[in-house]
Amino acid sequence: MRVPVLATSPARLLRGRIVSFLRRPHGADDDGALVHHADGGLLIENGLITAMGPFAEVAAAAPAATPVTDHRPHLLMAGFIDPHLHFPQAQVLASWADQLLDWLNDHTFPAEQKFADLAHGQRIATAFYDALIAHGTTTAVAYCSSHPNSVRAYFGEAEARGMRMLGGKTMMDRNAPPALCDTAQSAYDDSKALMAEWHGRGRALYVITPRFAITSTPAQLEVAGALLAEHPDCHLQTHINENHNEITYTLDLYPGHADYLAVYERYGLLGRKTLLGHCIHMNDRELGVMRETGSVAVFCPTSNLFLGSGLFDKARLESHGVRTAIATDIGGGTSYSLLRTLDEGYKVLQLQRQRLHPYETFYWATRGNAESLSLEDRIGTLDAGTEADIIVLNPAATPEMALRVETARSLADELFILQTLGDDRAVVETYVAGVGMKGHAGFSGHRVARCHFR
Ligand SMILES: O=c1[nH]c(=O)c2nc[nH]c2[nH]1
Ligand SMILES: [Zn+2]
Repeated sequence: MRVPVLATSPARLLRGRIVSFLRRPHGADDDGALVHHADGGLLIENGLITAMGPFAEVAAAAPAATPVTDHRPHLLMAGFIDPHLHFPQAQVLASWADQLLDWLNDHTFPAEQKFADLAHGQRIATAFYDALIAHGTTTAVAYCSSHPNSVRAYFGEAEARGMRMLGGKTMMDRNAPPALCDTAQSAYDDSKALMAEWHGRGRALYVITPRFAITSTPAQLEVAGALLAEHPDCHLQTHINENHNEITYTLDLYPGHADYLAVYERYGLLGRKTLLGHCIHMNDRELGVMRETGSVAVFCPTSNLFLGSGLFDKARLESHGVRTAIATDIGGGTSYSLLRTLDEGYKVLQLQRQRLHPYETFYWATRGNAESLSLEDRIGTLDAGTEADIIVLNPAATPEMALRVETARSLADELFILQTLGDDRAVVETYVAGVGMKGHAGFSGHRVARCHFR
């Protein structure tokens, strides 16, 4: 269903149980880390949250006759943030393969070649954004394919829906089919042109995207570093230390480097806006450099299990002072759902005797991921002044969940039930810039008001 672009976004009030994080929780039941209003209200004006608090107080201060949507007894939370996934892998999901390098060659590279065609990209983009919204993800950071058309399809559909999305053209000039390969020069030129077209347009943010060292020549990594130096306001994303064969191959291609991270270090790719997917097999030197540069390690649990890559050691990384995020990594990952991702992440950490409290996991998927993108002043919380990307979660969404919720004794219990048993069925509504996207029958292609974003 396509609905017309609206000229303005009228004020509205949402009512429900509010949960929003103020900071990272430390251990179990750190109630001071979050705001919880049992009967809470959010005032939304022009796509922004302008007040958050007890419903009676927020309603009393709202403009007269502001319409109210009552979501009680459900939870209102910031939309989930997915800081690592692949837009052109929507049809790679669930492909039977051996580990990373075979999976790339057998399934991923063939699928990505189709994105030279803008119409194909647009068709997949419609389904891709429908899936994000269905699962309560309001911001994501994606690799597009190496074709500029894939970036246009990706940001074009996000713009039509008013979503804050990050992404970029994958740079890759070797060890891939010719139809996917660019050159160092064309990757530079195309990335520059796409940045000029999209970065800061509405809610779009461009991400410099060298796929990984195996598919980039030294000349291309140099170009990626130059792009970052020229555009420090842009993020950069790549992969590292996911799979043992990948690491061996990388060090063969880049002889004389101490380790994998030294390659990215040499070309100036590290920093607080750098997102490094996987970070499973890291040595202590690499962790020290990650900390010094403020680069972010992105944990992708369903992908790491699906591709048999290994176990992300969150405690070790964080004891070295490394910033971490959690993501789906569609299509090596197996679910668009951050709830499913938190559950699998919890299990990966359990295997290493690391156990996260549900406050910590829900913080991670919201404010924590926003902090890893340095965007916590805009997304990831329900604070007044932030963008009105909000999800409505029902901890009793299925008969099994409802039965279990009968015995829940705390908010933490309910969150843990959501994480362990929940999926898109638990996401009652997804608001993007204050507009409910899921409540519309056939919400594909839903178009929203423009609003006042920084
Ligand atoms: O999980 C992954 N997915 C990819 O597409 C990819 N490319 C390089 N390394 C990768 N890892
Ligand atoms: Zn990836």
